[in-house]
Amino acid sequence: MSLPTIKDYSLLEKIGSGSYATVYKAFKKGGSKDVVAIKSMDKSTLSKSAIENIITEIRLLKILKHEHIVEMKDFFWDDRYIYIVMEYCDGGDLSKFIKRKHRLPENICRKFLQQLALALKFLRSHNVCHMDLKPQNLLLMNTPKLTLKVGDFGFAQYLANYEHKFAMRGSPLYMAPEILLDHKYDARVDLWSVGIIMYECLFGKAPYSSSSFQELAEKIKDRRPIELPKNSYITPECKDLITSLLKHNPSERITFDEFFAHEFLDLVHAPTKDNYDKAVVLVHKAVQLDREKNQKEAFHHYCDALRYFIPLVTNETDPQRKEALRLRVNDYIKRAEELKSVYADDYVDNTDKTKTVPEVQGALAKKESFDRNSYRKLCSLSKSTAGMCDALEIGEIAEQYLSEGNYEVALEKFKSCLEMLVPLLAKEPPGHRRDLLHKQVQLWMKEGESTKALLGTKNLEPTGTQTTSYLTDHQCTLQ
Ligand SMILES: Nc1ncnc2c1ncn2[C@@H]1O[C@H](COP(=O)(O)OP(=O)(O)OP(=O)(O)O)[C@@H](O)[C@H]1O
Repeated sequence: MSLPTIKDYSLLEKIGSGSYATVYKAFKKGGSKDVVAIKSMDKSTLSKSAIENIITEIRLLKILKHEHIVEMKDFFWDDRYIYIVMEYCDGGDLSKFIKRKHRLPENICRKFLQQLALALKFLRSHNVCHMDLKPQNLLLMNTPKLTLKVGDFGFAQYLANYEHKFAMRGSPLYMAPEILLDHKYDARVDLWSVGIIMYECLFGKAPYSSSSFQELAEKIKDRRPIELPKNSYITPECKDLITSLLKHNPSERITFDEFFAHEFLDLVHAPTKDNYDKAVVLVHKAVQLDREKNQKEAFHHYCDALRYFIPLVTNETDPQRKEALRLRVNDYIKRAEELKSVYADDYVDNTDKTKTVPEVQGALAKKESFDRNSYRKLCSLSKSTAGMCDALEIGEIAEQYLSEGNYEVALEKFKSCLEMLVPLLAKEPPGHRRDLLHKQVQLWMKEGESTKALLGTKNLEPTGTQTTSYLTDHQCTLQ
């Protein structure tokens, strides 16, 4: 298919098209050759309201500059088309990302929600309501690292917190029920859509997925309570957030301030550039206090810094930078542990500050990495053997808990999956599947052991009341 001509730009390919636009990948002729996305809209096919939407989008994108909002670089028009030149997002959109992965682990879901929440916080500070939040409008950048950006402000409008509007806007599957039922709504409609997006991330499809609009409208009209799929496990914080977002009655729904402060998001410690700067300031202060022999204050400063550093380590995708940061953070942990043991006897402050040290250790101790490719291969080979698939899935869940620092549950899950896998391995005849299974069992035993050791270090804490079931019955040797 031939591509149209756009003055000053070389078009590379068509990326996609929506209800009133086509989007192309392009670069500016004679310029830096930076790739951009150009949204082109045929003026002859546009209704009055579509033109209004475009004007809104242009006006908003021009002033809304934020790390998690797709940047508008330019806009212009000719006889037939209006063009918006935007930064190009090389990772597709969130909808395609979820489809490829089927569903997202909680830690990835948290990362995307944090970034979405940062964008929404910024939008709220400008009294802007997006009105059409859905995975297709959340674009992803792969480079330099996986980043989410809110795009498509075609339906957005200025709405102060409790100002009401009456027109129908948005996509039905993600649309807050009050828009459809009462035709009256305020900015909280965006929070409902966030809840639906979160549901789709965690469980692979939107809760009201239907084969026709009629069916969808029925489900919304019935105000059918949204149930989380059975046999799926999410942490209590995650469950609390999703159920608070998905309240049909907007006055029962979580408020923006509560959303931004929610413990699942832990936005305060999100891995942002600002938080990196904060962590560095805190750690410098810790070193200074340490030098001045103010051990207690130094310890607290190390812990505060580590709370910012851990999401930064987890989030870093460049292997070299990750390793450098990991080593640096490891030193701070060691020093914090030493300081803690010096004054542990007098230590009475039982706040969650003390959790930081083992939490960070866990994330860093996980050097032996979970090889997703061989895990997948093993899963595809395991279908013929009863119980193997289920056991592997439990192991994957354990991985997820481990990466989130939920060691107690991770250990329980490692224990259950090994209980099933070790006997299966004993019976497995030699061959490729046995090799893969052997490798997987070995890795999970190691991870189970280090999780166990890590839980042991929690006894360093003055409270020392951790109840843990250990992996003792799995100290078996592998043949
Ligand atoms: N800045 C961008 N970088 C990369 N891809 C983009 C960019 N903007 C849009 N796209 C892609 O182009 C496609 C069309 O986008 P567009 O905003 O026109 O429509 P839509 O959001 O899919 O549909 P609708 O406007 O009907 O809601 C989408 O699939 C999106 O993934």
